[in-house]
Amino acid sequence: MSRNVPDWPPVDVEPVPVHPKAPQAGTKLGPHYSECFGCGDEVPTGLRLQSTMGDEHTVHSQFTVTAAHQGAPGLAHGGLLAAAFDEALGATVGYQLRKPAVTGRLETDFLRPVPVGSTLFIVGKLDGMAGRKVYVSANGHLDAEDGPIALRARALFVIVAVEHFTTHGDKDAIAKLSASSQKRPDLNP
Ligand SMILES: CCCCCCCCCCCCCCCC(=O)SCCNC(=O)CCNC(=O)[C@H](O)C(C)(C)COP(=O)(O)OP(=O)(O)OC[C@H]1O[C@@H](n2cnc3c(N)ncnc32)[C@H](O)[C@@H]1OP(=O)(O)O
Repeated sequence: MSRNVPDWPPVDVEPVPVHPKAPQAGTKLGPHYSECFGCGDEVPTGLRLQSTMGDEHTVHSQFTVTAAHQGAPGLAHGGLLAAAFDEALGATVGYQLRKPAVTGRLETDFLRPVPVGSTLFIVGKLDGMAGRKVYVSANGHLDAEDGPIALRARALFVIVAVEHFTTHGDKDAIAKLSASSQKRPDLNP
């Protein structure tokens, strides 16, 4: 069966200006927030995505599916897989632009079932930018960097001001995060 995938990016874009202080290829990127469901190390049932800077506008992330992530018995829940891609794509945008951005739109193609115990190797890449809109996409390979593609995702992230988080989020937690991230140059604009 053929799958019709719409044009991507859907608008004319400029190349994304990667920040001169973006982490070098090979740099391991720790959690951006310890309580983040996607990458935090203080969320017992979280996804605990681990990301590393790649070459040529890419970020490589890994996500191991556990029993806490099931939909059908022994298989990953599709919504959780989409969450893993949201995180991987957000890291691809955030660490390379070093600007706060949020997901405006996320679309996912599920190509193969993903069993509990398997690891997805997700490669996110920047596809272009139009004003505040950043287009980014990723493939998720099953169990190896060159394994079969189990999922594909495309997303629009929108660059926002810090006030997006202070207005709508938990101000105290944000102040704490901001103080602790002073020790993490990769988390500062
Ligand atoms: C600082 C250093 C960092 C260091 C490194 C950190 C690493 C960090 C890793 C993070 C990893 C986390 C990854 C998880 C990321 C989340 O999950 S974020 C949480 C989920 N997302 C949200 O909660 C966003 C909720 N939505 C909103 O707040 C607002 O709708 C938005 C997205 C900010 C846009 O609102 P706005 O700012 O008022 O802008 P608006 O004019 O509506 O839209 C801007 C443009 O985008 C377009 N647009 C917006 N939404 C859409 C859409 N759905 N479809 C198509 N076009 C759209 C608009 O049409 C408009 O286009 P133009 O008119 O400019 O051509």
